[in-house]
Amino acid sequence: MGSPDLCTEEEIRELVTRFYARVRADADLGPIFERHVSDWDAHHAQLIDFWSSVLRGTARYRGTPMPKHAALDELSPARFHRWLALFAETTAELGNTGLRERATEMAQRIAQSLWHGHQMSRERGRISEPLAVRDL
Ligand code: HEM
Repeated sequence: MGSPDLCTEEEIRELVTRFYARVRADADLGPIFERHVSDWDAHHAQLIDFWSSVLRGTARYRGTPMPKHAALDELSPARFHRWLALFAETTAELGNTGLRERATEMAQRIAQSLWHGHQMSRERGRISEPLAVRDL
């Protein structure tokens, strides 16, 4: 469960702003987001609500990430690892250890679940490759 004591809304905003700056500048992930996101302000606001819900338990996020990611042709374990690496770089620089640990754990869990769902929605539900995050 998220807790308001873990971090502030300002830290969530900083996390999302810094992370998306990294993602958009990334040679591999950047073009994927540019192709699919047309309204960056709306996406940014949604991601702030998402991480505020996950980390602070505010329950503001009302979206459905699973079908959105299942619809993306470009996903792969390598790309999830890249996403998680950029996320880890970002949380490391915020200087809040509790936030970093909880955010890392939740991001890994959600990445595994999104990748699982992505594969289930394709290849007639055959799981071809699990996402290993232990060695990140
Ligand atoms: C390779 C990894 C990933 C890629 C390339 C990716 C890409 C994207 C793209 C293109 C969208 C916009 C989709 C749309 O609006 O149609 C999106 C939305 C989103 N992503 Fe990811 N994503 C990745 C991993 C993750 C992970 C690991 C998380 C969470 C820990 C996450 C959380 C979200 C959320 C919350 C949204 C907003 C969904 C909504 O409510 O509309 N993504 N992602």
